[in-house]
Amino acid sequence: MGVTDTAAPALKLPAAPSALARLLPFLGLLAGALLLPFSGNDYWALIATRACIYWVLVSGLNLIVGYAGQLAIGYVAILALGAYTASVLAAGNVLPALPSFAALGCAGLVGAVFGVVVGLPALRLRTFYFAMTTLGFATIVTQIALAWQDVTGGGIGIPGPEMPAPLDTPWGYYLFCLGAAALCTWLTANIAGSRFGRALVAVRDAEVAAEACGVAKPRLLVQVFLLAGALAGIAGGLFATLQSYITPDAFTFDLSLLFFIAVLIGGRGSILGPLLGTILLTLLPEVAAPLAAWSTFLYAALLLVIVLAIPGGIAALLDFRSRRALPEGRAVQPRPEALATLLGHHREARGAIELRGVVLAFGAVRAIDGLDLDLRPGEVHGLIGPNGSGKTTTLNVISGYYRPQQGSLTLAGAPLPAGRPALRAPQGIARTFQTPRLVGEATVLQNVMVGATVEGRSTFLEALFQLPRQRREEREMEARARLALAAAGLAGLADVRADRLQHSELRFMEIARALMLRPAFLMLDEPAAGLATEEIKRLGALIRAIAAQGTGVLLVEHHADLIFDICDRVTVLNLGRELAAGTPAEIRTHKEVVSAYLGG
Ligand SMILES: Nc1ncnc2c1ncn2[C@@H]1O[C@H](COP(=O)(O)OP(=O)(O)OP(=O)(O)O)[C@@H](O)[C@H]1O
Repeated sequence: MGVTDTAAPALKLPAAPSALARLLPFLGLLAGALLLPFSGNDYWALIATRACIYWVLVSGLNLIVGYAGQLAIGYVAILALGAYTASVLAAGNVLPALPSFAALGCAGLVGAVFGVVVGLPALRLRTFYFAMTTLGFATIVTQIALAWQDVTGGGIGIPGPEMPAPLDTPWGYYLFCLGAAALCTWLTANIAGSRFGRALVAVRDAEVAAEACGVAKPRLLVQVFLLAGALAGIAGGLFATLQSYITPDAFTFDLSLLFFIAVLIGGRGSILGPLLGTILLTLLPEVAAPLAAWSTFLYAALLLVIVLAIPGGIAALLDFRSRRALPEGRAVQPRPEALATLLGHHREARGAIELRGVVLAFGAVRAIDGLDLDLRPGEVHGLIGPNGSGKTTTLNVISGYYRPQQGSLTLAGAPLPAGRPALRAPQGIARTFQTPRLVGEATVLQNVMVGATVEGRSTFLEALFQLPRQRREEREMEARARLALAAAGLAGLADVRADRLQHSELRFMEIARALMLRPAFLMLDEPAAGLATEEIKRLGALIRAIAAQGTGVLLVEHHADLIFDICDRVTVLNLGRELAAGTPAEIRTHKEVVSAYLGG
């Protein structure tokens, strides 16, 4: 692609690790796991099978805790539900007995349903309260198992499903569970590496930015809860077979803690880290057998050490690339010529965005007080005014965060829904933020790819199984993100973690993310804040080039020079009202503007 050639990275940074390099640790672990049966020690078969089963659960929980940042600490409840479902159905004491595999499948289904039931409060409740509801659910499940004696055997328990030959030997069953664990690793890594995984971490670390990119949080979380619940239910069925006999006291709070801490010590947003964490925590009580009674204490101590010494967990410890120094004194060099390819097929602006008589008050403060504003395709419209004059509030009204109390907001004559920010991206309206909103632990490329979330057509299931449409979309999105980064002058930093960028680079990264939408309208909230003079000039040229492609730009800024240099029209606000509107030349000489805002 011609543009990519001209946009060759100015920086010589190490390339992203190849797919094989990323796979190697997993292949190493798998090879080690396949060699275990040669030890001939059945005791190790038991421990290793347990680690595999725990990972089947933790792999799904990892998407909820490590990726989506939801504190689900009571996941032992779904393990118990899966274990009882599989055991009861295989025993045939309620319905005719099912074969063990069918019972396992049913455990997965029940797990999926209850995964959503347990997860739903996360859509409304904040972290701590959600954690408490999952814990409450865990208590309810064990109490029901105790009380419902006819079905569950109460305190006496019930036999777990028996596996047919050759899975009825310790090593046979181990290899089966290892296969399940490997499959779960692949499936959850597929989700983590897809637009769904990127959206999850965006919801976790930059929820407002995720909304602005059109991420529909409820739908996304429900899909992940379904998957994690299904995996936990299946883990429960496998666990029941391993235990041979299950009673409610097999599902302790310690076990729930183990799952949760495995993700935390593994590190957020990683698959390998939590996998190692699960192996470590399964082995810990075995190698320190005399301390078995202290297991909760050991987990807590380990967690403390990790949180204090390596907050990023095992994943951060293994992230050698991010410890290499980045070149000093690097400059952002936008390449507007890349925009023709990037925005060439952009969402056609069907007309202007129009605000008429918009009023929005916070209590007694009228942040916007009867504002009229027109944003036209292909124009740069500057919005200036003293601090607190209502600029950001206006931008937030247009981007759907606030619902005006009076007035109308339309795009090409059709009303734009208020209070629904996730619906702006599908309309081709993108934005940046006064304080850059980003996922620090993700790479710059991944952050930028979040911007095209609404364009993804492949479904969660297609992502789960890496079907061809999903793979093709990923390739296209990555190519487009690299082009957006080239346009914004960050091509060389694509594979660097975003939290390693300088402030000015983050501002350009946000613009690249917004460009991924190929927006009809782009709203920039103080993009020049914190930039050096030279960078402001390059930013100005970039904004003009974006408008030249037909995108309408709303520029909220304090840098009057930038506004007067690049805007087609300028609106000046004061106390939420329009003080003046016109061309830069008219505004520059407007008496009231000069005395109230520009000075001199
Ligand atoms: N969420 C809110 N709750 C209460 N008051 C708010 C809220 N957001 C803004 N305001 C008030 O509304 C007024 C306009 O604020 P706004 O942030 O839109 O101004 P601004 O022109 O963007 O200022 P600045 O240049 O400092 O960013 C201010 O008085 C502010 O204190």
